Amino acid sequence: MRTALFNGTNMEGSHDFSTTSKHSADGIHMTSTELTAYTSISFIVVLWCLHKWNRRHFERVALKMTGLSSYPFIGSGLEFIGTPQQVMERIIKLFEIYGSEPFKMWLGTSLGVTISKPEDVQIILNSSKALEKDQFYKFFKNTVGEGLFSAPVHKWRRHRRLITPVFNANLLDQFFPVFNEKNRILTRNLKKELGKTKPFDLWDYIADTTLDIICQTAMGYNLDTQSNSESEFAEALTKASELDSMRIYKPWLYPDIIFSLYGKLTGLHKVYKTLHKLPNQVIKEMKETYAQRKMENKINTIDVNDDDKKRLKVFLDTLLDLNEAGANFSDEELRDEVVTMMIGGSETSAITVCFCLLMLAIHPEIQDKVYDEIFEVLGDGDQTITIEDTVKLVYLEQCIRETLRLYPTAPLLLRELQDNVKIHSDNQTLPKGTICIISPICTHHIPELYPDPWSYNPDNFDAENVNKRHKYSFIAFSGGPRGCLGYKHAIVSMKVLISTFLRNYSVHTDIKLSDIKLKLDLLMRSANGYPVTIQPRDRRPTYKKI
Ligand code: HEM
Repeated sequence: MRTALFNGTNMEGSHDFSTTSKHSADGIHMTSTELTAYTSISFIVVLWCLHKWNRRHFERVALKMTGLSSYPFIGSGLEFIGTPQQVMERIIKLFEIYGSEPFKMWLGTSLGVTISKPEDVQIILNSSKALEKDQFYKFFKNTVGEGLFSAPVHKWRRHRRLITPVFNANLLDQFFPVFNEKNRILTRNLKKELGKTKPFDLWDYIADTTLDIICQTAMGYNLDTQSNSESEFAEALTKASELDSMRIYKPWLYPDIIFSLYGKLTGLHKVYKTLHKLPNQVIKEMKETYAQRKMENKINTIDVNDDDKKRLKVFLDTLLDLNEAGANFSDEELRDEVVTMMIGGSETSAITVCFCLLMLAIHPEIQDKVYDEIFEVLGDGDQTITIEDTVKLVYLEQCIRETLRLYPTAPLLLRELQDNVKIHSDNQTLPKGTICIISPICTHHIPELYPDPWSYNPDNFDAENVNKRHKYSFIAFSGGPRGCLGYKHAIVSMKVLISTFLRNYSVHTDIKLSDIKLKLDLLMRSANGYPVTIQPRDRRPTYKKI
């Protein structure tokens, strides 16, 4: 617009017209630059007001709550800058400062509220309005796709309903030959650590064992990383977890498009391709075998005596059965569910087993008690362990649960509210869109629930103490409809592993409980490994030792 109301301004032709022209309305005169600036400011103010108006429900709740300070766009993000160890220390510190009452933090522009008291945890984990997981879970999508763990609610509902019955007692029972076989290999491999005074890291042995177990029980594939550490799949699994967790600490990689570009530029995107190669191949082969068996009319025979097919009915077989019954899983969905089982089941169990053995090494008197129970149930022979035996290992289970209390592998669970939800604390109503930050590590360290919460005391889980506490005082496996599907599988397989280990070796360490430092990547683990030495057992109860 080239208006010529110039009110005393020098009108040299050399001037850039857009910055010098003057506009007049009702006697107010301004340059185009001024007009653009005022329009932009007004636009920003209107947007800000709209933003504030839309978020008034959040602001109202936030005003009443203590919590972290925040900055535009990044929210309380500055609080969580640091190494994985520093971030974990910060999280624990925050819960020490604010306690178990809900407190606020801003996750970008979203309101996050911590939920730690068992009464509140129960409400959130069981609310049909709190089933959606937060955006953060999209970091796992390159690895596990839309398997149960990260699936959006509409997909999760259908898959969870179909898959839940798969995890029944029969399935677990027929996995025992796998558990026993892989633990036999573990026992054999550990022999090379005997007689050494220099500690080794338990992780180097346990992680391969749990991965082989889960690979065989989920896909029927014998990965055998216990004997062959060069497995392309195992390597890709580790790298994919590292890549996914790296994203947490690099906010510029949050947008999928940037992460995908970064992956392509650095060649790292190939990791996911390599990771999916084996499951894709196994699914293809199993589908062909399945079709063949169907033609021969052998479907639904879980007959391990069937001479030509002496194989277990594994998780993937059951998914194929479901497909036959009309579930209609695509190949990609089958792969996502299988990889979810492997990721969800292997590292979580490995971390817990390592921590548990380390706790028993730090507390020899508790280790003796566990061993005596194992001796009582299994005697001094070499017979394999049955599902009935594991039921009798009550004190060992207390030790595992106490380990998971002290060191829950998933220290934070995030749920985005799909509608307003009223919680117990202060009778507050959390508005739709709030991110509930449920913290097993905080709940598990509330002194009113667990006296002396940072010490290791398996008696916390004897029947009497368990009955005294709220059911949601222990949430290492989460809870409610989206709780861990594999927790029975996990407890039983960990019992077999630890009891086989302790039948053969006693475990020792020089480190103290206070030496353990934690770090957070996708899971919470020890920052300085699990250093122990081992000695052979002489296979008699410790109380009979002279
Ligand atoms: C010590 C071992 C384990 C621990 C501590 C553990 C813990 C958890 C937790 C806390 C969740 C909820 C995560 C969230 O809401 O963000 C979860 C979900 C899940 N876990 Fe586990 N888990 C373990 C072992 C296993 C095993 C062995 C399997 C399978 C064989 C498994 C399969 C799953 C699946 C499928 C989900 C997603 C459930 C859903 O959203 O419907 N987990 N687990």
